[in-house]
Amino acid sequence: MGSDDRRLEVKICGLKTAEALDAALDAGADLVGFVHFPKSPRHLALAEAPALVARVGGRARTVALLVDPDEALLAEVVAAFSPDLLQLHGKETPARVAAIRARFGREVMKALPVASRADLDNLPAYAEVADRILFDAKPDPGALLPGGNGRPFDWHLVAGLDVGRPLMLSGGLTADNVSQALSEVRMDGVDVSSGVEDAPGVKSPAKIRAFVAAARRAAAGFPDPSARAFKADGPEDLSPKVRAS
Ligand SMILES: O=C(O)c1ccccc1N[C@@H]1O[C@H](COP(=O)(O)O)[C@@H](O)[C@H]1O
Repeated sequence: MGSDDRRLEVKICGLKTAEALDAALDAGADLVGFVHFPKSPRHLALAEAPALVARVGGRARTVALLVDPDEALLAEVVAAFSPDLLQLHGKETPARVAAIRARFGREVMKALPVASRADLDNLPAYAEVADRILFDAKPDPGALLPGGNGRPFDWHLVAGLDVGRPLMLSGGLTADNVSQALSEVRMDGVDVSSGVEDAPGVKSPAKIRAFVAAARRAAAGFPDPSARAFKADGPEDLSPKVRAS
């Protein structure tokens, strides 16, 4: 990252083609996400990952999205394309998040499903062990996917939170609603997948460009989009900053 470490971070997730990835990079996405979860229409096979991720060439930070991964899968993913961040989008406990972070030496972003205030009860515990937190809509019981469902949630549930970690918003964001979302909740970043697609798993370069532009415009309207300035240059020692309040 450059010197502007206070700006809103934009993540485009679920990239699996060169065309879509290039669109995200050219649009100026800060983070590009690759889903390795076979049930997802955005699943990227590890055999294809190295060539695709090589296109990033340092223009953005790379994120591997995994759901309750075991050690073997984590090792395979890290060996395949050395992601900068691991996004854990399953039911990983705080202890599991801490163990993964310690073992693999990558920044960890823990996704928390939100439908009610009670879903935030564990936020302080996760903030103690994760480098950043991502809020997503809680899926219906029995849903095929734990995320990537293109569903928003009540953003006010996550308004005004400060747990000493960067916070990102996701869940049903689009170029049309990201400005509204950021006017209601000040976040360090936004993350989108379905909202920049023409069909599940089929990214639209035009929608990617529109989303990044809309997020940037919205952030420009709020010169200090977050009171939580943060740097995104790699894992840091979390212990001195831990505040569980
Ligand atoms: O995108 C997926 O297929 C996916 C699968 C399993 C877990 C998470 C997934 N996506 C992530 O979910 C959020 C919200 O996505 P959307 O914009 O509502 O589609 C985002 O972080 C995706 O990366």
